Amino acid sequence: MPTPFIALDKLDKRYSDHHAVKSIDLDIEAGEFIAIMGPSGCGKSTTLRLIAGLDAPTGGDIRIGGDSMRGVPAFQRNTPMVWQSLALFPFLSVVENVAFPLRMQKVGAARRRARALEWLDRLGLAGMAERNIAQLSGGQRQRVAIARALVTEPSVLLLDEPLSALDAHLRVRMQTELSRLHRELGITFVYVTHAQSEAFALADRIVIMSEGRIQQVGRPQDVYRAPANAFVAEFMGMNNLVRGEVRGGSGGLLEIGSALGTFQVPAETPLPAGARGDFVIAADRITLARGADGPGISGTVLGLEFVGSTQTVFIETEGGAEFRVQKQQHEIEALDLVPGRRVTLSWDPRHAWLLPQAA
Ligand SMILES: Nc1ncnc2c1ncn2[C@@H]1O[C@H](COP(=O)(O)OP(=O)(O)OP(=O)(O)O)[C@@H](O)[C@H]1O
Repeated sequence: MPTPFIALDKLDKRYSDHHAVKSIDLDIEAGEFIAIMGPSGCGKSTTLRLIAGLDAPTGGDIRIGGDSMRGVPAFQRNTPMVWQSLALFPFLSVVENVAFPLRMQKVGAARRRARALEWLDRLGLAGMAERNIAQLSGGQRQRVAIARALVTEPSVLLLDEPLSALDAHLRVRMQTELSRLHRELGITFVYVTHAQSEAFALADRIVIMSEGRIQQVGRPQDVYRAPANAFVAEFMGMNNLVRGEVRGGSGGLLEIGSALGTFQVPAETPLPAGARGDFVIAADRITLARGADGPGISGTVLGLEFVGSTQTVFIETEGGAEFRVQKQQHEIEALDLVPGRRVTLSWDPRHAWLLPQAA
């Protein structure tokens, strides 16, 4: 990787009663779109606030463009942030809101108005400049907040759950808008989100955090298909985790014994018999057959849940394990998958992913 544009180096943050960020390292390239994900309280927003300079680290450093940010106040970093709550000023007009950061930089009135109008135009808000914030829709306010963040022409934009207050339709439109802006501006976006769909749609790489530590960094499809550990596998939601032990193996495949039976999984390196052999199989890689007497694991359909154009089928195996399987509507109908139906699960061993051994 070339010299990172943003480098988090053993970055650490302790509050009086909580260790929120635990010595994390992360390199972000110039122009990258990075999404930080993880359960509530894992330290995502704290990490973003540390980059912005809104909070001071208790250890480690942040470098932006090669320069240490130690002691550099937020207003000198030019790392604006967009929040879910937007934090727009209700007593200022739309154009005054957008021009506000330039006022802080002592840019002259005519010039800051001209630049604010330019950004409003760029975000599809031409003609709304003199309105009050209260006269705008949720999506329009979101655009004002983004225009205000970009008016100083930063090389980094920080976004903390910016779309979570919007309805589903608007969220998707704003995703497209953010994606377009990122492409056009070529600047670095660091985006905190709960929503896997947003991270997958937008990010070049995603960072998964848990309890103040980074668990995995990678392209969305790689984190999904090849989780680094059980936490990531379970966090990604559409994986099934099977805990097992290596029994033996040959030809790049390992034999794994588990409470559900014996399975083969591909292995990059051979592991000795007796080693941990936990593996995942993604929900969309599982084949279902009607009846419980075919080759594979037999189970019973517990229920179904819609996820867009597909459905997730929840299955309990005879051994008491729960599996989730993703199927298209027509497959659900062909198999008549209703609660209580007996089914057999199977998959191609090449699609199983052996979790790397903890060091
Ligand atoms: N000012 C503070 N003082 C004390 N503890 C704090 C402070 N700010 C955050 N924390 C704690 O640090 C931890 C991480 O908080 P953070 O806001 O980074 O989480 P998050 O991953 O962004 O969560 P969420 O998704 O809920 O916003 C939490 O346990 C939180 O309670």
